[in-house]
Amino acid sequence: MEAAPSPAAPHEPPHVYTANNGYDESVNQAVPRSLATAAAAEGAPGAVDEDDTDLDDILNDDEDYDDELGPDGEPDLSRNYNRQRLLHSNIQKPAANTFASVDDQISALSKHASKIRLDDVKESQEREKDKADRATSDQVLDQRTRMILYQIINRGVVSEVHGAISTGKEANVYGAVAYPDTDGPPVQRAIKVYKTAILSFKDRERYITGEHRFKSGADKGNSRKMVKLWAEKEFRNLRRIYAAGIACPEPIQLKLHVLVMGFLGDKKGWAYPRLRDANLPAEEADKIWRHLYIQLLGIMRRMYQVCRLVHADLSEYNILYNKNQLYIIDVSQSVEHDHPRSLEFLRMDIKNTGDFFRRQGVDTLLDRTVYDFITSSEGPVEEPALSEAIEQLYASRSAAASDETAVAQQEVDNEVFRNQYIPQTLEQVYDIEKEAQKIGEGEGNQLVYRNLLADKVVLPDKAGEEQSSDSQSDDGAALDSDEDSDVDEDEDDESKFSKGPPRGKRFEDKDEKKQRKQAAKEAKSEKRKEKMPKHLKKRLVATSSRKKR
Ligand SMILES: Nc1ncnc2c1ncn2[C@@H]1O[C@H](COP(=O)(O)OP(=O)(O)OP(=O)(O)O)[C@@H](O)[C@H]1O
Ligand SMILES: [Mg+2]
Repeated sequence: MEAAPSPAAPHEPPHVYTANNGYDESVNQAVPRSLATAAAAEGAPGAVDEDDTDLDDILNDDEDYDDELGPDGEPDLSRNYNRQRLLHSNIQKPAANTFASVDDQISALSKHASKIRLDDVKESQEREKDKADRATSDQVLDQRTRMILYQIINRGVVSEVHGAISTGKEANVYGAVAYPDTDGPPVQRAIKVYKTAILSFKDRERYITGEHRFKSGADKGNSRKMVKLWAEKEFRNLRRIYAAGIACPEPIQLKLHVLVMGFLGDKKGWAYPRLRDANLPAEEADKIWRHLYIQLLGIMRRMYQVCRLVHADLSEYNILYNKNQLYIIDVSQSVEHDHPRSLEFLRMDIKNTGDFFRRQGVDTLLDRTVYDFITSSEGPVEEPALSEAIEQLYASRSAAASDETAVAQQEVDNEVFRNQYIPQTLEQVYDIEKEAQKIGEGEGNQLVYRNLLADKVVLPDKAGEEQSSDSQSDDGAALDSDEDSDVDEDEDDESKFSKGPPRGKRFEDKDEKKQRKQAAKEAKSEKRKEKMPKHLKKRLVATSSRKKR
């Protein structure tokens, strides 16, 4: 029997976080995790349940990923124009290509077979022993993946593919090298190959559901499509992050479930360590950890404000480290900032990274403070202003922050924040008027989602006449003689002459007046129910439920 549920229970996220496995849907999980893992472990990259021989989509060059966006993620008009021109021109494709049979193409590409040397593994990438062992069996490539790699080699994107840098549940990452045509030095690349073992992808659905970039949704019946979608998502997200100048692998090419990216490592092909494995010089460690913590908060804010993304699996496992610099990787599950659960994911990212840095002895900021820093629409989005803003947050913390009670209080605050319900849009706000009023009265700081509301709520003093009569009633100024003083007076109106000359004495007059006052009273109580004008509220809700980029 479980312990009594906490008051926050209904709001607790329905998933748990496992390091390097992302967020596990621990409730209502369709496939038991053990089963999913077992099935996935059996699967070679790109293999398992599909017909290996169907190679049309690989050989067909037109199927290449193209979202018609430029490298910055915005529509690339000139490129699209040129493509259209080509489509409508009479230029024919080379006849040789048109008539080449699938077999011919395969045998032509197969000449590159010797350039894939998966046994060429860099030892001691500081991986755990069992992972290294598994690597050998996991490195068997299925025919589809092999053909894609041949094609990538054929185009000169890479010249050789080497052993795995990492073998995981959902993807293997291989080292590769491109020898440039000219005399330049060889360039290292990384190739991430997603596995099409469908089971391991099932619990990823929550990242796609609600993601407007994937409106057509994931076709759960087709694992190949699913995996292609994940690779595509990673590619797109990488492009956006890379374009924003955040340190991450350069997205280079995508073909179905195979993604070629820049290599994060040295010239010899040694990958940078994960942050978890970073080896900092002991004498400077404290200083560097703090510097990295601040750097990461800046990256998270920039990612949110500029890329409009939440990483959603951020931890010491998905950050690489080299020379005081952090590199963000593994962004296939990253979601748009207006994804229904993005703020929940953001809060988890803050917790996981904060926990890690605390373990390194860094004096971290409150989760809540970090959350506000990242989501606030006001403030810098570039270094060095980002770091300066964070230093200011430290400075403005109460001076007593280091004593024991303050530390305990900090833990309590973090715990409360982690269990708080975070509405994502104003539609989810329980009582909009009440919350808007709080902001108006300067209590907005208490709201976890104040940054969602802040720029949209019309403060009472700026509001139109409709609201001003209400908001002024508190301080007694500018009372409307008939409306605001009538709460308990209507039986005795003759005595209230101080406000004006006596009005008509005739019986009908009195009746009339009573009616008028009654109507006014009703109107007023109606108005109270709707402090915020409907049209305003409507607009408010509409803008927050789908913030345009
Ligand atoms: N561009 C890169 N350059 C160098 N190393 C990389 C690069 N991308 C990934 N790696 C290495 O591969 C590892 C796994 O990459 P990533 O985190 O993207 O895969 P993953 O989705 O976590 O795979 P899985 O969940 O199946 O383990 C990383 O920890 C990192 O060591
Ligand atoms: Mg990872």
